[in-house]
Amino acid sequence: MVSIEMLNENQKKAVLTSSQYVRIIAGAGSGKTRVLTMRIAHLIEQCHVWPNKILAITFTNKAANEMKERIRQVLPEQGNAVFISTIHSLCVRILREDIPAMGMPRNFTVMDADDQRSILKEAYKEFGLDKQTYTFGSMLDYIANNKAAEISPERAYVFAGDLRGENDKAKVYEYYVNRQQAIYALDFDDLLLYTVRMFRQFAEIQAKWVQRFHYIHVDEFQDIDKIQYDLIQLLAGNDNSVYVVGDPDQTIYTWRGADVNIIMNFEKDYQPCETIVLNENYRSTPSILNGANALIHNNRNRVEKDLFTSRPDNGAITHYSSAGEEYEATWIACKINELHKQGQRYRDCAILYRSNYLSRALEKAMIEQRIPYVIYGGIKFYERAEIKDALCYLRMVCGSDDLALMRIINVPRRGLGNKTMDTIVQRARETGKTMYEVIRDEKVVSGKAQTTIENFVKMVEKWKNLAPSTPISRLLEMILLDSGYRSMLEADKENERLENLKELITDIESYTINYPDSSLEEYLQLVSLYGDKGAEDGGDHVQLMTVHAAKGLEFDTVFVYGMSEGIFPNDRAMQESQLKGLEEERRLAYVAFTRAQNKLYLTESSGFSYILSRIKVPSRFIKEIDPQYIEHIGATFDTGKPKEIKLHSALFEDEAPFEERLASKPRTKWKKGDHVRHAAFGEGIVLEYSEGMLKIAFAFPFGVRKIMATHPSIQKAEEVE
Ligand SMILES: Nc1ncnc2c1ncn2[C@@H]1O[C@H](COP(=O)(O)OP(=O)(O)OP(=O)(O)O)[C@@H](O)[C@H]1O
Repeated sequence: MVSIEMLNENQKKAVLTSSQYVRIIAGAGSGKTRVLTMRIAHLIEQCHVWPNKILAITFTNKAANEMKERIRQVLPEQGNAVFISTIHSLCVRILREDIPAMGMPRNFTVMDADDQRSILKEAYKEFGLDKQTYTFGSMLDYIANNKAAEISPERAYVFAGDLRGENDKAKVYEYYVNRQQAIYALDFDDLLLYTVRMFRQFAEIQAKWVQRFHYIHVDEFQDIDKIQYDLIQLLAGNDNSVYVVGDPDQTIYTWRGADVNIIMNFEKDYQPCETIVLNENYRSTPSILNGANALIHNNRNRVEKDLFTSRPDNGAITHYSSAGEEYEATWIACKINELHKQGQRYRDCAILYRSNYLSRALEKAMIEQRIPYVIYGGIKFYERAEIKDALCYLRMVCGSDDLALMRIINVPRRGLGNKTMDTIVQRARETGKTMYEVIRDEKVVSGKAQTTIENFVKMVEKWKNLAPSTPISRLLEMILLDSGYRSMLEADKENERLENLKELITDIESYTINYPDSSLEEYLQLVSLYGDKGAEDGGDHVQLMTVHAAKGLEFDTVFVYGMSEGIFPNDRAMQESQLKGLEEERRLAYVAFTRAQNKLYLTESSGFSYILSRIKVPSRFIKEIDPQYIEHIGATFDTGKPKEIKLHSALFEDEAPFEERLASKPRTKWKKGDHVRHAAFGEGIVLEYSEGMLKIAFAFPFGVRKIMATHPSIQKAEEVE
């Protein structure tokens, strides 16, 4: 068990301080969770504070559970009485007790995003509105903004005046609020709004809660937003102790309203305030930490706070540059296998990435290399709704099975009701045909529904006719356009889903490059295998997650995948404000790098990106790491130093599309026994060459692979020298 003697001087100060207002600026891995836990234990054991007078607010439920567990370990009896929760759970707790003052019953329902959308759907139906005109996202923003500004639906009508669009929105807002009241439901924003409003309106309720918690602790204070801070201030009253812990360098939620100035100005709001800086990092090796320090130094808007570590080094950060993202992912998978053979558990390895769509190539590589994995806090790529929809559309082109038809015939909404669908199912049963054959061959219903069905069939028949002469990726692009699927997502500003679809097109492109003669059926068969590889939680699995999800976690070995300009830093995040966006991206990279304890790998690949619509180049964040802390392996990197494979320097500079460069690669004469060098699989020997395809034996663990002879990742050994 950890005792106070095991803490460093500043950690001790942070635990023992008797100041009423305390701000802990805690660098990454500097032990803030340990300090918070010890501080709470100290208050109970040494200062004889009643445990139920102590409140600790964490950022996630997971962090709350971890802290509860740690406190229980130190104080098995009293630990349970400390109130440790997220800010939303705290609001639920407060409202369950006092919400009747606001005219709501105690047993109100907490709505999630799906519940919100259901109410909007009802409202749109009621008023004959269209999702294309008012997207759910924009409508929810409109509702949230009105609520935050305390604008009632009645006033929203006044503001709308004669403007028809604004009037429609006010109508939906009124409907939404009325429905919420009818079913006694609060959404996530309401939880904070109601609590803050209630404290402001009813001084006696606020006073009661000020009395409830005398010691308030807030973790991850750098990511707090205005209304959350309002609530903390209301709970603090004049006399309570407020103890906040955070790292301004790890602010990664400003896009969601987090305001780093709150932690910066805390000492002005609460005087006198004691600030303690924890800058000894216990997590990472010197190379990882110094590399991360060098990176974050490039942010102009920050408080200087260089972390140091006394840990022994374990070699430099490794940057691996690859010829294509499939190889980038394969390289990671092979590295993990190698580590596993040396005794490392899978769960000690984490692969972090900037955006969800990037998990696709990684998942594939994990499955191919038989590595168990879990996606932490997310859904596996081939199980995401838009990917399943797109694959079902492709299944309509070959096979047109009933399950595929049922899934997509009304996505986007075509207004075919249950009755029509029942009739089609019934006819299919009677005739022994598939549902698609029924709607293709027969007039099943009448009126508008029949016209819709005929248009749907026409569209599918067009794709079927074009399929034999059209590359699969083009076919999918056409399907997404013709069906209205793409515009549905665009209208809803579903950027992440659109990115996933572009990534699916990338997947198909690379599939057809690797297997030029294979068909759509074969592709669909292959991906159906990827879809259902389930992995239970809690076992020994490699952990895949976005950097945002990795906040607060640590792993022995961390791979940061997709370190290319435009991907990380992310182009979209920098659209609104170049400098602010870039600095937040850099903080995000800092969070990613500082998750690693012993080994950090940064990987990127060249080649054409469909998401970026350009050739990829390595991320500036790789170049910002001081050269003494990083080694570059794999394909070339533009540091001027020659690297293993010269070929890729040409790829970086060459702006021609990937396919053109593939075609223009000079023809090499191949024969059995030739020695080759592959960007990801290393050296190999040609076993067979036929019709443009090479069968090559690579060293373990890659084995025998079939690769297109003109692929840029492959070189004859003598061409490399
Ligand atoms: N005084 C100490 N001596 C030895 N190890 C320590 C000490 N303080 C913290 N650690 C260890 O350092 C690691 C990082 O601590 P912790 O997880 O509390 O960091 P953190 O400040 O919450 O990090 P981050 O903000 O990056 O998520 C943990 O493995 C913890 O056990």
